[in-house]
Amino acid sequence: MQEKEISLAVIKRLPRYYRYLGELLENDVVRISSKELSERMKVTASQIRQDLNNFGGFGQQGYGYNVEYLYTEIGKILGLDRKYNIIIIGAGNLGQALSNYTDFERRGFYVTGIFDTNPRLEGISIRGIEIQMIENLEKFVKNNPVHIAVLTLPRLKAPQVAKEVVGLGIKAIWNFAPVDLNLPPDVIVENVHLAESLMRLSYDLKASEDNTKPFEKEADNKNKGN
Ligand SMILES: NC(=O)c1ccc[n+]([C@@H]2O[C@H](COP(=O)([O-])OP(=O)(O)OC[C@H]3O[C@@H](n4cnc5c(N)ncnc54)[C@H](O)[C@@H]3O)[C@@H](O)[C@H]2O)c1
Repeated sequence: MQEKEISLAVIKRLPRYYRYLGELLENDVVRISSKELSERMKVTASQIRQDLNNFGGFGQQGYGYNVEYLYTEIGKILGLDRKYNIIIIGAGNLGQALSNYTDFERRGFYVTGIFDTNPRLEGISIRGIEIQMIENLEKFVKNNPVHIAVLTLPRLKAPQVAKEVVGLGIKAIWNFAPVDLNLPPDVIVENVHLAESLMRLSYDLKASEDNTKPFEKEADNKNKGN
C-alpha cells in the first residue's frame, strides 16, 4: 500500500469513511456501490472513487466495495489496528468527560492514567481508574507505556506541561487547551480547539443570514404590496 503518496486532504477524509463503513458493518451490509455510499455521505460518487482508488483494489467495477475489507484497510491506514495507551492530564470537566467516554476503547485507545494537581480529586475513580496527583506522572510513565497524552488543563498551564510530557518521552499530544504548544517537530500534536470550531460556525451562520436577508427584504416588500 502506497501510503506516502496519499494526500493529506484524502487522509483527513478517511475517518469519515471509516465511521460510515462501521455503521454499514453494524447493519450487516456486505457490499456498497460508490453511488450508494455517495448518497449516504453526501459527497459525489466520483470523489469517493478518487479517494478510495488511492489505495488500489478496494472496489470492483459493477460489484461495489467490500465493506469489511474497506473498513479494515482504512482502519490499518489510520493505525486503528493497534492499541494505544492514553493518559489524561487535567481531570476537570473535559478531562472527566473524555475519561468517561467508552467509545475510544472500541477504536483501540485505552485510558490508563488520569492526572491532576487538585488534591480534592485524588483517588476519585473514573471507570476504574483513579485520578493521581501530577507528581506521580514521571514514575507512571517510566513503568507504563504511554503513547498519547491528552491535555485538558488550563490554557496557561498547557505549554509547560506539554514540555514535561515530551521530556518523559511521550511523542503524541491531543491538545484541548486553546493555545499553541510549540513543541519539537518530532512530536505529533493534534489540536482540538472547540472555540475555533464555534467561530467557524458563527461565520457560516452570519454568512447565511447575510445571504438570506435580501430575499427576506424582497418577501417583506411583496407582503407590503410594493
Ligand atoms: N469544558 C469544555 O467544554 C471545554 C471546551 C473548550 C475548551 N476547553 C479547554 O479545555 C481545558 C480544560 O477545560 P475544563 O472545562 O475541563 O477546565 P476545568 O477547570 O474544569 O479543569 C481543568 C483541570 O486541570 C487541572 N490542572 C490545572 N493545572 C494543572 C497541571 N499543571 N497539571 C495537571 N492538572 C492541572 C485543574 O485542577 C482542573 O481539574 C481548558 O484549557 C479549556 O479552555 C474546555
